[in-house]
Amino acid sequence: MANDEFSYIRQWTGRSAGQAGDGLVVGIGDDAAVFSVSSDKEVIACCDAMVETVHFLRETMHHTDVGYKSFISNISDIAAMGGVPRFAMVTIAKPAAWTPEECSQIYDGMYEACREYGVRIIGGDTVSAPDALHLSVTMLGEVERGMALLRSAAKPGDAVFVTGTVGGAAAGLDLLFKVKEHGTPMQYDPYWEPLVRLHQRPSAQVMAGRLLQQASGIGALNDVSDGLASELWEIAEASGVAISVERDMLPIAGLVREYAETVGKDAVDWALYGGEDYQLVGTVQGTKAEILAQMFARQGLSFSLIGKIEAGSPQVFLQAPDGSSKRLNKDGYNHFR
Ligand SMILES: Nc1ncnc2c1ncn2[C@@H]1O[C@H](COP(=O)(O)OP(=O)(O)O)[C@@H](O)[C@H]1O
Ligand SMILES: Cc1ncc(C[n+]2csc(CCOP(=O)(O)OP(=O)(O)O)c2C)c(N)n1
Ligand SMILES: [Mg+2]
Ligand SMILES: [Mg+2]
Ligand SMILES: [Mg+2]
Repeated sequence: MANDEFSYIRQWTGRSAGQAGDGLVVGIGDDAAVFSVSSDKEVIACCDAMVETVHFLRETMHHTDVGYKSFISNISDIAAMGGVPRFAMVTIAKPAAWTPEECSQIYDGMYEACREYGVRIIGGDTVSAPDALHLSVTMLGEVERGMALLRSAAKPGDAVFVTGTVGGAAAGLDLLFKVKEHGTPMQYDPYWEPLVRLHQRPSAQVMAGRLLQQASGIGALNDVSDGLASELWEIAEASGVAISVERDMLPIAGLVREYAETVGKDAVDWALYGGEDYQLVGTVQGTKAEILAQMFARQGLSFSLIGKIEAGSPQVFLQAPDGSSKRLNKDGYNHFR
């Protein structure tokens, strides 16, 4: 096969070609994709990139994981708006060090996410890169008109909740870095495998987002990409409120606490500042919080109430069981610090 971008596009995305339906009018193969949108819905658009050495190393992620996670981070942003993911566009910048076959494996991971979340790849761009591999994914989704869930809708009196558990992805990354330094990359005690999975194969909380979109009394919603502290700060700033969360209510998996103890690290730090958990954090009217918890339980979805919204200038506080309280900085993953 010829080594040009045209043959790469065919090789990597051939499985998307020729599909129609679902509102898709023109897919891969023309100057742009065309799709129709229904009049009772609005389009949600988001865009997240993954860059070799910043978001992954060859030693921390399989090629398929890179593709899969690039889709999860975007699907998670659609979920955080209460929407349903539909279409994706992918830009890949390939350096010489990555073979076309390796890039094809990245696409294997993307198509795996497509199957699981009902997404279709409808276009993108293929270019060369000088050194590191860059991926940029644009995700398009939909939500009922006027019903997207925003970061700016938290109100004093709301309870704060988070789905699933937090801190696990950072624990998995810590382990992967350790075995890279002191052993064979990706060869670790299988006991810790669930932590590595949380880092390499996170899930996006689309079901939870839809449940929240349809529930009553929901305030703000955000997803956890940079860490709980940073995401809570985003809600506090966008809504103009103060947030107080209880340290001992943070849902941290037992295995994460056990691993943190083993390596002398703080699991609460990973929950607050680690990131890449792709859970949803949001607020609900205090009087509706228990009903929401029961709705999640009935769907078999994990849900924790962790704090409350108060009137005041944007702040985030962490409450300890002894009643003491400390102000959290807007720390977490930051690309330029
Ligand atoms: N380079 C950019 N140009 C235009 N908009 C951007 C750019 N980078 C980020 N944004 C927008 O800024 C907002 C916050 O982005 P980001 O912090 O990456 O959110 P998230 O953590 O949910 O991915 C989003 O609305 C995003 O679309
Ligand atoms: C090799 C490596 N180093 C560090 C990290 C940790 N890390 C990289 S980006 C990131 C935050 C999420 O990525 P970002 O691009 O900020 O996504 P967004 O907030 O826009 O969704 C984290 C925790 C990693 N995954 N891999
Ligand atoms: Mg982003
Ligand atoms: Mg987000
Ligand atoms: Mg970020």
